[in-house]
Amino acid sequence: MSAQKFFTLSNGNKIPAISIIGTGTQWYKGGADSPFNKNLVEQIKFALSLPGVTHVDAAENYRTYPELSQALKESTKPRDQIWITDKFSKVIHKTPKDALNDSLKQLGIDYVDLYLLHDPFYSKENPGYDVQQAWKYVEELYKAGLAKNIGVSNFAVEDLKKILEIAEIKPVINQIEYSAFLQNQTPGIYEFAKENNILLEAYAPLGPLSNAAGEQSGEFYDLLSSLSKKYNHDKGLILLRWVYQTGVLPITTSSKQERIETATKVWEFELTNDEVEKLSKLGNEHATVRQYWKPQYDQYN
Ligand SMILES: NC(=O)C1=CN([C@@H]2O[C@H](COP(=O)(O)OP(=O)(O)OC[C@H]3O[C@@H](n4cnc5c(N)ncnc54)[C@H](OP(=O)(O)O)[C@@H]3O)[C@@H](O)[C@H]2O)C=CC1
Repeated sequence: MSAQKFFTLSNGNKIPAISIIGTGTQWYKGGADSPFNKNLVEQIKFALSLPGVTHVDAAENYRTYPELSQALKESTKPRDQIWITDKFSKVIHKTPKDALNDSLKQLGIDYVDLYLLHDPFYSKENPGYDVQQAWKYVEELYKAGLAKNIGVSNFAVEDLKKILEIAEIKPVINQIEYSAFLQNQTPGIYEFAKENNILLEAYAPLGPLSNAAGEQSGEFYDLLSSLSKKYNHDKGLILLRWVYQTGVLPITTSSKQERIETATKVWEFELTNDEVEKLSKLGNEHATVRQYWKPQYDQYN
């Protein structure tokens, strides 16, 4: 295996440069009484059994803490070899403090590596305070050592500006939907994040291979197939590598062990700059594929 790679965050901390196991999307459970999912436990355990620091993406509203907690208990991987991201959703708890304390208890850990505001939609009506106050709450969790790094998710440029105006501790990450077919979840977010040294994380990086992409033909797919042949890796891995080489941290997941393992091979090859640029250009020319937060952001398609 080629050496695992890390991104350096604006605070100097290092984050494993791919998350191979997201615990939302296909694992998402509608409610607290949804049945326990043994397959998810096995998938997380498998991810934890692979060499290197395993980067797990979790969130309060996925309702998958029971499975993550079980996998963490059964794994022999030391805590410092696991990166755990968690997110505050305001759906279950009223404040980040209540939410994170409950997450830590449920997961049987005493800190998370990264804590994110899951979205920027805060108002006096719901949950009773604005996004700047939400950030102040998250800063307190950082100061208390319960979250080693803090950031946001699904934030647009205007939302980030509000936070930067009042931040004592800057957000190190913005986790957004990002793929070759959606290079700006909201206008200008890619450039703004780069300019402000906020690392972008990409969820749904395999958008071009999902059903939402429709018929998978044309110049982009021809190039993807030829790169898959050239590097002898599957198309999904080429897309994850493209995300990484555009300076963004991919978050993927799979119900299949071989795909979880394949994702760790993203360090075994390197696309040329020309190939990255061509994928970006042809991807941009393709119709937008947006899979999440559609009511809020479809207006930007
Ligand atoms: N902050 C936020 O608002 C959000 C965060 N997330 C986070 O990101 C994580 C990953 O998101 P997700 O959209 O699932 O990520 P991906 O884009 O990586 O999609 C994963 C899906 O793609 C399928 N897949 C994998 N490889 C291939 C391939 N080569 N060809 C075709 N299909 C393939 C998998 O199916 P199979 O199981 O068959 O392998 C799986 O269903 C979530 O679990 C969650 O943790 C996600 C959405 C929103």
